[in-house]
Amino acid sequence: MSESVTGRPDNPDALQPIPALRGREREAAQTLFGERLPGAEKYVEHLCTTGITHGLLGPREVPRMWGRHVLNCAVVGNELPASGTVADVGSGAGLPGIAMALARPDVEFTLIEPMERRVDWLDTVIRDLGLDNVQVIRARAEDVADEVMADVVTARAVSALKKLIPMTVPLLDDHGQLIFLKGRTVQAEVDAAQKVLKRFRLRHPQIELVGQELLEEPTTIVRIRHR
Ligand SMILES: C[S@@+](CC[C@H](N)C(=O)[O-])C[C@H]1O[C@@H](n2cnc3c(N)ncnc32)[C@H](O)[C@@H]1O
Repeated sequence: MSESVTGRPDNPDALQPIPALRGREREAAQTLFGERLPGAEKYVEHLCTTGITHGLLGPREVPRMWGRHVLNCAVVGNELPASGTVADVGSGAGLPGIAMALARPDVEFTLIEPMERRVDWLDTVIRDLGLDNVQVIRARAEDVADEVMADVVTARAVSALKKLIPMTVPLLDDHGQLIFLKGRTVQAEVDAAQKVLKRFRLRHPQIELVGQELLEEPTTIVRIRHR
């Protein structure tokens, strides 16, 4: 199938229907996004169309785009300090960066993503959503320590903690914190990262469940602060 980054696929029949917001997910989305809910709906439409055809997410993710991806990431927005700055490393299709930016218009987001096709897609989507609190840098996290200094660094599905910490700590303000979205292996990752945690003089990681009051499947985060 051919299409431009800005356009719709030539063969829209190949796409699955965009999932509608219903029941508890609708309530969660209204709570999280408020007046930006139409923007979140537009973002889901992008993810379920060009996001799939550009290979940013697999087609099997379409029916669970709200619950497993957009809402799951947006709840982490509640963990961010007011009016702060966030660097989201390895944003891919804007997860968690764009989902959080929609939920937290008072926070400034920098998405760091090395792949050109993904960066082009992100720029197009951000423009279309009219998001004025998000910028994208095309780079590897390791190469932008001189230009990025954030209150919070986030990442989802980029790397295990042991590798993620050296990649992200240089982007962090002295009083900042790392917040990574993790799955079931989080405790094993923390155990395997003990030496790295000491080397960077970081406090013991806190594993937390967030969004329990809103989501059927809350989000697991690991939060790490400087000593
Ligand atoms: C599996 S994808 C996850 C994307 C998104 N965070 C998500 O949860 O859907 C990993 C992303 O990390 C990016 N990545 C890999 N190494 C990176 C690095 N050193 N610095 C920044 N991004 C990186 C990749 O290009 C890719 O987009």
